[in-house]
Amino acid sequence: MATGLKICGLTRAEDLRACAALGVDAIGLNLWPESRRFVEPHDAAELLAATPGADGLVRVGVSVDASLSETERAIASLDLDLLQPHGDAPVEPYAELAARYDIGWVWVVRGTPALERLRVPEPAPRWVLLDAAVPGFGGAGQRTDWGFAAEAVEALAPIPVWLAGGITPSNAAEAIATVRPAGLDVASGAEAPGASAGHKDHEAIAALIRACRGPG
Ligand SMILES: O=C(O)c1ccccc1NCC(=O)[C@H](O)[C@H](O)COP(=O)(O)O
Repeated sequence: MATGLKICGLTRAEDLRACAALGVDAIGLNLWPESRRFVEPHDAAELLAATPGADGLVRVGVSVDASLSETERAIASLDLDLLQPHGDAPVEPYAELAARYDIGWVWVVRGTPALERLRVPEPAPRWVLLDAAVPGFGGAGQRTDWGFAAEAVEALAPIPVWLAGGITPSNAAEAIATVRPAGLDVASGAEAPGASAGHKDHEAIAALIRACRGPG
């Protein structure tokens, strides 16, 4: 079965166009001002509106402990499909806000908490994202524990579980074979080494798509 692909932290129209043309499933817009991939909601709205093909991509708003009013504005101005609250704040208020706007949300699990104690919040997320526990919350290109991730996929079924953290074109196929996630979520591994401001490498995105779609 094909594995989904989300490319996270887009900031440029050419990268959005490449994602649409290459068949990426979802894109993340980083709304946290401290991220090097931050995009002002106003600029992101212009970017999306001016990019042919961007309509077909699932739009995920990534935030870190944003206020609910900011989040509400972002949902409306960016026509978001999913919220991805990625910080330390309790997720329930964002989940309820998403439900009120009739959109979904992504539950981020950072690191390797005890699986038997994980309780999926209500309203239920569209998917669970397993990410590395890193300073700066995410986007550091650091792997999480794939053994834990494989167990989480089983334990959380039937909720889809996506894998993030240090996925690159070189390890994506191995990550899929080992963890069997519903999707991969990639920020650093879709960028040229040393790229600033979230600029993406289109060859890397094409290679990630090949890994996600498999040999068939
Ligand atoms: O990407 C960021 O800069 C970021 C900052 C703060 C919170 C979340 C962030 N990214 C969220 C993502 O979904 C990334 O794709 C995920 O953390 C994996 O990143 P990477 O290891 O760089 O592929």
